[in-house]
Amino acid sequence: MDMKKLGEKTMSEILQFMAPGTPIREGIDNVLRANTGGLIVLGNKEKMTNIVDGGFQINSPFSPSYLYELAKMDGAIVLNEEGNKILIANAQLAPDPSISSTETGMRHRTAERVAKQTGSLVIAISQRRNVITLYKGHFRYALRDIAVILSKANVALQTLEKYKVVLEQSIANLSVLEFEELVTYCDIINVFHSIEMVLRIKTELLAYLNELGIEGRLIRLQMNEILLDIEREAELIIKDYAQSKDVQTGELFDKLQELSTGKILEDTLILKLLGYNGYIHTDEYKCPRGYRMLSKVPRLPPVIIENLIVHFGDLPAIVAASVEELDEVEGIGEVRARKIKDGLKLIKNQFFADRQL
Ligand SMILES: Nc1ncnc2c1ncn2[C@@H]1O[C@H](COP(=O)(O)OP(=O)(O)OP(=O)(O)O)[C@@H](O)[C@H]1O
Repeated sequence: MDMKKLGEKTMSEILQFMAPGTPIREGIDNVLRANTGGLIVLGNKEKMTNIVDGGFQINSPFSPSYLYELAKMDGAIVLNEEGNKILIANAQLAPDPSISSTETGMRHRTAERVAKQTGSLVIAISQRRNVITLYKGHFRYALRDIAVILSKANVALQTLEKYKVVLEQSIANLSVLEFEELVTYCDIINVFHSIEMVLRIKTELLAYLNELGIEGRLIRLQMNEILLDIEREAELIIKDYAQSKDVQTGELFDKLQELSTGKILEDTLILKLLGYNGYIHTDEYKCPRGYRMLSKVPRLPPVIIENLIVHFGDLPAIVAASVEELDEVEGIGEVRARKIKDGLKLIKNQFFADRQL
């Protein structure tokens, strides 16, 4: 894992650990409001012995109000690594002064040096500037005002809704083309670009939610609601068009999510993700297997869907099959065969009617 990724991962874990709603955040917010300032280190005893000078041994379980009371004293507070125990208060920290620091004030310089020297998480609460700064190893992060992140998260949520509409439109187009047997690789790629945009915003939102903790509860609910059907549809599209029938849709979806945080994906990369490695002319036609359409037929169990696809190969063949031919498939009797036939016809008509709107 490269340094940047490592940093992002560590930071996102730390932000979750410190998010509103957690005891540690409650304690820190109290210190911030009391205007006493604070310097808090989360480190194990061995790592800290050479650095801590003096102070009182507290050795009591962590509580937000203890932290607040102890922060009234000068010096630093040392917690255990898990942050659930207060070890020392009123400690003087003496990190190696030759370690470089970009900070100006003594509290923040000390915090940065201790973090670099021990790799521990250090939290500096400024007395004059009303900010909380986190240091871990070489990483530094100033916590942002919750109201600011909330408004950013709301904007991202609106953007997500807009992209969802775009994606739904492109999936609706795909549906019509599937019944017309006119889907090309190009159409499939376009749908994946829309999925990619949705995932991009999701990643951004998740970063905000990390930092928001319980304050982001409502936004998380809304996000999940927006994404629920979309992610299911996307997985079925993968199942319909991946080169291999046994594709791990969940894994592929996660990969897509991971890749969509960088540059816009190239068409060939999307095809490669779907398992197409050789040269492919994007104007060529490609039939879906039919997982997505068949999942829209009411009360059709997955095992029957699977049998249908194994038997007929793809959606056009299933749509073209007569009731008698459908009847031949394992697990399908005449009644169900008729239901499948009628169901698919109904779905087709629905998509064609919607297109004309
Ligand atoms: N090495 C240290 N060990 C423990 N506590 C320290 C250390 N250095 C500074 N502090 C604490 O930080 C307090 C404020 O120091 P200073 O004003 O220089 O820091 P600062 O980085 O400008 O922070 P602020 O923004 O809160 O003023 C000190 O009163 C002391 O409690």
